[in-house]
Amino acid sequence: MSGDRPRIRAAGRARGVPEATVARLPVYLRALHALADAGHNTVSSEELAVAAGVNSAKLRKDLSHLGSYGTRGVGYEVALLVDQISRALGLTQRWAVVLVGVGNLGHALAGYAGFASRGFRIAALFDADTERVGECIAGLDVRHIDDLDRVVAEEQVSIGVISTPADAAQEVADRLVEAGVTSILNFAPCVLQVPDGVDVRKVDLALELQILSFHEQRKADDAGSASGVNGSMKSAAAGTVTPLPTPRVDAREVVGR
Ligand SMILES: NC(=O)c1ccc[n+]([C@@H]2O[C@H](COP(=O)([O-])OP(=O)(O)OC[C@H]3O[C@@H](n4cnc5c(N)ncnc54)[C@H](O)[C@@H]3O)[C@@H](O)[C@H]2O)c1
Repeated sequence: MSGDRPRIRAAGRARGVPEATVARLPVYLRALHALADAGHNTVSSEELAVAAGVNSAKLRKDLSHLGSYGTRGVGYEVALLVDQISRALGLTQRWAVVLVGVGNLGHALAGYAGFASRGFRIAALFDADTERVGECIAGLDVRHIDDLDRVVAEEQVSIGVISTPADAAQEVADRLVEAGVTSILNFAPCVLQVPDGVDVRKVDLALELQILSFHEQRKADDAGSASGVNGSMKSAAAGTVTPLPTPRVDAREVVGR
C-alpha cells in the first residue's frame, strides 16, 4: 500500500467528529446543494434543519464540530458551509473506487452517474466469472479478480464496493484489504471481519424495510389504541408480541443515526 495515500479514517477521527455527526454531514451537504441551486446565499439553522430532516439544535451541534457557528440573525453562508462540509468529508479530492461482483446489482452500481457527481471515480470493475470478464459497462471493462492487487496499487484505490453473493463477501473483503483498500461498502447481507484501520459501511435495503415495518406496526397499534381496540390484542392477532404502546420515534432519526 502506498504510504502517502490519503486516509479518510485518520482525517475524520483526528478532528474528533462523532460518527453520528459524520453520517449526517452528507445529508446537510445535499440540502445545501439544493438551496444553492435554488439561489439561496444564506440559510438559517431552522431552514437547513427542515431541509435535512433533523432538529435545529442537533444541526447546530453537528456544525459546531466543524467550527461553523453561523452569524446571529443571518444564519450560515451556503457556499462557505458547502466548502467546510466538503473538506470535512474529504470530498475536495476525487476518490478512486473499485467494485467487486458485477452481477445484477453490480451492473446497476457501475452505471450509476451519482458517484461521479459526488466526488467518486469508479476505477475498475472486478468479477470472478470469466464469462463476465471483458464485458464493457459504462466505459469500463470488467477485469478478473486476480488483477485486483495490481489495479488497487496503480490507481491508488482506498475504497472498495462488494456486490458479490454473501458467501463470497468475506473472501473478497480479505482480498481488498490485502491489496491496500482501507474502506469497504458492503452490499452483501453478511457481517465482515476486518482488521483495525479498515472501515466498513453496510447497505441493506431489506433491513431498512424491516425498520419501516416496525414503524408501520407501531402506527397500526397506535391507531388501534386510539379507536379503543387494545393494541396488545391487535399485535397478538397479527402473530407478534407487543405488550404496550411505546413513545413515537421519528423514522428519519433512526435511519440517520
Ligand atoms: N444491499 C442491498 O440492499 C442489496 C440489494 C440487492 C442485492 N444485494 C446483495 O448484493 C449481492 C449481489 O446481488 P446480485 O443480485 O447482483 O447477485 P448476482 O449473482 O447477479 O451477482 C453476483 C456477482 O458476483 C460475482 N462473484 C461471485 N463470487 C465472486 C468472487 N469471489 N469474486 C468476485 N466476484 C464474485 C458473480 O460472478 C456475479 O457476477 C448479493 O449479496 C445480494 O444479496 C444487496
